[in-house]
Amino acid sequence: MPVFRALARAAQQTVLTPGCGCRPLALAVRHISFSPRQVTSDASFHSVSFSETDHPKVLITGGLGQLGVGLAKLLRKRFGKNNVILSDIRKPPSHVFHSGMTGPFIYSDILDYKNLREIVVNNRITWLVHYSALLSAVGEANVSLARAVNITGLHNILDIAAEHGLRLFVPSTIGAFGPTSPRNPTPDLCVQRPRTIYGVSKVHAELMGEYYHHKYGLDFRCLRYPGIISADSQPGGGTTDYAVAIFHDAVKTGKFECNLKPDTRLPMMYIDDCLRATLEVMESPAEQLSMRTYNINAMSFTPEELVAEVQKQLPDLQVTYNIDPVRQAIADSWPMNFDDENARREWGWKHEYDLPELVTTMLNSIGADSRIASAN
Ligand SMILES: NC(=O)C1=CN([C@@H]2O[C@H](COP(=O)(O)OP(=O)(O)OC[C@H]3O[C@@H](n4cnc5c(N)ncnc54)[C@H](O)[C@@H]3O)[C@@H](O)[C@H]2O)C=CC1
Ligand SMILES: CC(=O)[C@H](N)C(=O)O
Repeated sequence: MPVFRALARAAQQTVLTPGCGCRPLALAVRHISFSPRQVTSDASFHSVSFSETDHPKVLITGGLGQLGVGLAKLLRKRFGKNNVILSDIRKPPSHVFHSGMTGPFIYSDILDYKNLREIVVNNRITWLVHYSALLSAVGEANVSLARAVNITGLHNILDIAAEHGLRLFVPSTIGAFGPTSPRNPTPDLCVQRPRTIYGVSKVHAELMGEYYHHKYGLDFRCLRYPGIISADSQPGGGTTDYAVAIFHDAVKTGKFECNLKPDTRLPMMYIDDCLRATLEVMESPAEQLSMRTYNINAMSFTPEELVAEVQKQLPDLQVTYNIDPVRQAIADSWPMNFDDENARREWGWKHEYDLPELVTTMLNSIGADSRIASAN
């Protein structure tokens, strides 16, 4: 076990002996000063520097959610299929598991530090893309699990990345802002007082990543994603999920019940833009990045604007509104428009999909899938 974690654990056990449970002493452990840098030099023979390999060796955590499989596909095209390992705690569908077709999949629970370290060491990982999380709506329904996965899990990831000299990507979100943030547009630097456990955990991730960068030299990179829209992967329980569901329901049933009010404006992005932005920021030379956390944006629309665009192609689509108060309250506290001029200026971010291209692409893709399904 790396020196500083071992010391921390030992110190924690000493002050938290059963029956004692004294909070103030437990807090004192956090003031012992350890530096991941001290163990990085010791552990660095486990890790591989870029000069040793042509390509990074990438581990994606939480890879079976809405975004991970698509990212693995993109990175495998770029770096080779065996250089990108997808991981999760869920059982992978067969097309993901059969590595002959795609690439390696392994079990990894980010709450298990030892398991993470073993994977990083045994596979000589150099880049870590940390996708595991509980999203906004699911997080509000299970705060203690969200706190464990999104905050405790992140601590494991930060320590692993610092100790093994990894380049670390952690996505943040429009949900890292709150009702006191400027909402139209929301700049990179402003008040961040989110009211969800998801948002609080993401602000924590931004700050901890930047702190590890400044204190220990961790190569931490973070993008605040808008709501992401994809055809062949389902969202994991967020506030922006309606903007995915509408396409499936429109194609399959011709009816859609929306859980946000018709005039709720939120920033959104098509998945291909999101994954390309992630690769681009990971490949950007460090000297191009004046910050470690950037907003990225593509479009911004309301449910009624999205419905109108879909109805241009499916005029018979019937839409009703049945507002979910939890999701509506969250959406009302989030940015309406995202200001991403720093990303555009510094590392050349440029989105490709606006609302009309998004709608055409989604309907074509879901329509083609359901035509194939009904033919089989
Ligand atoms: N999809 C979106 O619209 C947006 C996503 N993001 C961020 O991007 C990342 C990926 O998002 P999605 O793929 O949409 O999330 P998702 O909810 O679809 O997938 C998250 C994955 O994390 C896994 N997971 C949960 N607990 C775990 C644990 N203990 N160990 C390992 N894995 C665990 C789940 O099994 C799941 O497959 C998340 O960090 C999310 O906050 C940010 C903004 C927008
Ligand atoms: C925008 C996000 O982070 C996510 N899609 C959610 O709605 O929780």
